[in-house]
Amino acid sequence: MVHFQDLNISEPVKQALAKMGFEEATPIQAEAIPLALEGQDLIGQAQTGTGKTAAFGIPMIESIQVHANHTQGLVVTPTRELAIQVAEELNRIGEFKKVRALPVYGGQDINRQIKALKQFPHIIVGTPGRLLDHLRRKTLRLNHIAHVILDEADEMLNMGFIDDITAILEQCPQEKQTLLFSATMPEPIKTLALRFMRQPAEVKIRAKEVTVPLIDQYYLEVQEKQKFDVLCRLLDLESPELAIVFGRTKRRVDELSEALKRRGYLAEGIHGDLSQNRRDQVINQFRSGTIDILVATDVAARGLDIQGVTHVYNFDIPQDPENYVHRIGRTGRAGQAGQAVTFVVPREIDHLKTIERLTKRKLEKRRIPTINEVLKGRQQTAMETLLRVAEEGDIQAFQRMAQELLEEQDSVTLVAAALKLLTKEPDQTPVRLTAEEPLQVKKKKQVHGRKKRPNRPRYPKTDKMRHKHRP
Ligand SMILES: Nc1ncnc2c1ncn2[C@@H]1O[C@H](COP(=O)(O)OP(=O)(O)OP(=O)(O)O)[C@@H](O)[C@H]1O
Ligand SMILES: [Mg+2]
Repeated sequence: MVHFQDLNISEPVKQALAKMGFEEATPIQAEAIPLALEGQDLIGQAQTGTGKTAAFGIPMIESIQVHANHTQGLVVTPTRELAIQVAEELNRIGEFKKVRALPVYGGQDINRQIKALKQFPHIIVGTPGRLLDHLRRKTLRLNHIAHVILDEADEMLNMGFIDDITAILEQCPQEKQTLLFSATMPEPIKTLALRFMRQPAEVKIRAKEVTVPLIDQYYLEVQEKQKFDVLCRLLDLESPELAIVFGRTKRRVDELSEALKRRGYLAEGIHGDLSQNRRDQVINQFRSGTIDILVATDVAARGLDIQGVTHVYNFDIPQDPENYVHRIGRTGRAGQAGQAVTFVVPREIDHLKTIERLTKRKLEKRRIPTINEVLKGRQQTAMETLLRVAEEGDIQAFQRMAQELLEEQDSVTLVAAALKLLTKEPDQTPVRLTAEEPLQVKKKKQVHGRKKRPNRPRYPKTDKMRHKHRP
């Protein structure tokens, strides 16, 4: 075990880590931090939820010269929510050193961003589209960047982002440190990365499996038409604290979240077509537990760190096997246990095999729970709820009423009635979901197989730029 005290870290940063409750370094942190502090380029691969953010964040913050009046560090992330989250973690780590990190992403008022950029934050955490936008407007200069990090590096170097990343890197000085981090790193992407890195060290935590052992993974074979009712049964049976349900398309996410709401669940959807305000609102509701089911496209698959996510449901099996690893990695973080359930329609069984080959792990098959089992589950939940409320207290106001009731009826009858009321009846409200076609298995694995770019406003590139930035 490596304690942060044993690493060559300055007092203010140690103090911040203590405040964050970090004592021991995770394996990726123990290996990556000393190398990164030496200025080494790195490719870091470690399982989801094992602290990669601090693994690059600590050395980056250590190397910042606080009094220099220019931006020295750049972190690029694939989604806006991740940019916000990473900037927050960097600000926590840098609190006592007084390092400031600014998130810069699409959908946020650009004038406000321009104003914030003029204050020269030490670190900028941004999504590629908005970073390029600022570069074109000349409201951002990268000529003093000494450290670049690509978080979710394999995603950033995939087809949808590679041109943007190349364009951004070209604006940075030649002399700089480049760090790549992800839970997955397909070989061809690594080869591509070597072109713009200086003899990077590879830090790969040799876990037996790509996925986290604390995540209990299983699959159910279902017909497309059954999926929704099966999902409701599982939710009722397991009463997740927080759950993420992944759907394949934006329409799917809209329909699913609507359908769940109709059946009385506290669910909201998130995908790239929603306004940034809406996206922020939904994520905040989910983080605070105002809603307990987040329905999402792959926009929420990578990097998001939300405490209390106990269940991940792949309502539709993911297209990219890598994204399976990332999706289920939203649970089982920082030593917590989690459960991941994948729905597979019969024609997608081969797709499941592809995922199993990547994760080097066979998924356990479960059968669809019966109505009876669900009912038992609901009764169990009702009992637990009643007990919890009784133990947590704050029920003085009801005690007099309870006394009155006990004069009318015996206690067992009354508790039974309370349980009956608390036991959620099966909700059969009809819902309508448009059927999704089963996924076609690709014969050859396409590494650059990303078809769709993340949804964001595009600025037409001139031909000149396009050629200039081709690697
Ligand atoms: N040394 C540590 N001690 C305790 N908690 C930690 C430590 N390092 C990180 N954490 C916590 O663990 C959680 C997961 O960290 P983080 O988000 O960096 O994981 P990750 O490896 O980037 O995962 P992903 O691949 O999903 O992006 C966070 O809540 C973080 O605060
Ligand atoms: Mg991460």
